[in-house]
Amino acid sequence: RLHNARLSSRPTFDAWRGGGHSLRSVITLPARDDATWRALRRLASEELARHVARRAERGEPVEVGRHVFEAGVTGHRVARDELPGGGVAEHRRNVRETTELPMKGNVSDLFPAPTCRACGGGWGSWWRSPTGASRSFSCGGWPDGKPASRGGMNVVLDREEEWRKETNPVLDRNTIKALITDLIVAGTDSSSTTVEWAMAELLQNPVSMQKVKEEFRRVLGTRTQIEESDISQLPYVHAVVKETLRLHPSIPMTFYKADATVEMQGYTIPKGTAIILNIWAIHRRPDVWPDPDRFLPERFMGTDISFFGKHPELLPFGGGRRICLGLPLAYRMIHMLLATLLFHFDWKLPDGAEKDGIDMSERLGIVLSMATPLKALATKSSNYM
Ligand code: HEM
Repeated sequence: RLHNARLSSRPTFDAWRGGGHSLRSVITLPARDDATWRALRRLASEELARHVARRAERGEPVEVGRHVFEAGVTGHRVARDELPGGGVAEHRRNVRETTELPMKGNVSDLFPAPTCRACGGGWGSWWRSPTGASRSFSCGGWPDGKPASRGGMNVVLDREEEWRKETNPVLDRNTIKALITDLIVAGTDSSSTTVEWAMAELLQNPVSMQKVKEEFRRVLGTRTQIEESDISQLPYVHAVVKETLRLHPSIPMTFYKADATVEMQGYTIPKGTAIILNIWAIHRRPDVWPDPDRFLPERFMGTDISFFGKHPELLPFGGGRRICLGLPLAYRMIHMLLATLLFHFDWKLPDGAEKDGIDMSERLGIVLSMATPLKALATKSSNYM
């Protein structure tokens, strides 16, 4: 914590330098003394707060599952066909590509080369760079003018002037486009992957699944709707989410760079050093977590361990000044999505998977997803609406 300010820049992967994205990205801009980074964080979190407040005033729940980007991005619904670059499947493929490529590395990550003045990319960015993703998110996918049809992205363009006045002149159109790209890339796969891992763990741990259902019966009885306000009454569901994020942190590593030379615990960290925080390994430390590889939500029951950056043994959202920008949204979204799936439906594995077990192997990228996507059979539960 003491050195957080000086260790909170980011190294930049060459794969993300194409189109100059990293020069405007809230994920890669240095945190220290950077007006654009500060303005982007403020803009995104204020939009998010405004969205939730609007819903709270109207007494409406935040429908986080159906429109992941609604909050924090535009404040409006973004329908499937309004996604830049096409439909949901292509969008997901692009997000995967963008988050997997940096982990594969470029020659130029090891042997840095000059940045291209025209596009902002390095020489390695055409060696391995997100093609579909950069086309649909960063470079050409969003119009410079306003297209005739009303879409979610138009809302962004509409509010550009207002945002610029409210925040800071550093936020030009390309920077706002970069922010939206970042929120989509950082926020979609990380959240849906967490729900997928939680379902996989519950399906192979029937006792835990049973406890979730018992909690629903006890707290919600025979109701047919689950509201966001119910979530705080479901401590076992909270414990399931914590245990899922402990075992399967959807962002398993985060990267920082030292802005200055720092002395820490007898070590010297020279200025410019790239630092990897291995969240996955911290979450499986046997001296901190008894039986660390076991899915055991009970370990969180009756404790105040949370993932808001105060407990260094549980850091799925990182910590310090670079703590996940989407934490409030992700928090609501994951609990609500998971609870909705489990409340309205009973789940079981298809025959083959029942016999052989679920393939729990991981696919490495910036987002740690399931190597074999989970398939499960749903039947309507007695609480089905
Ligand atoms: C389960 C869901 C999520 C997890 C586990 C997660 C995790 C993380 C982690 C570990 C970091 C790095 C923090 C650090 O370096 O200390 C991060 C950063 C970030 N996250 Fe998330 N995140 C999630 C959802 C979201 C959502 C929904 C959004 C946006 C709507 C989002 C936007 C961001 C952004 C923009 C950053 C970069 C912040 C910066 O560098 O200043 N995340 N997230």
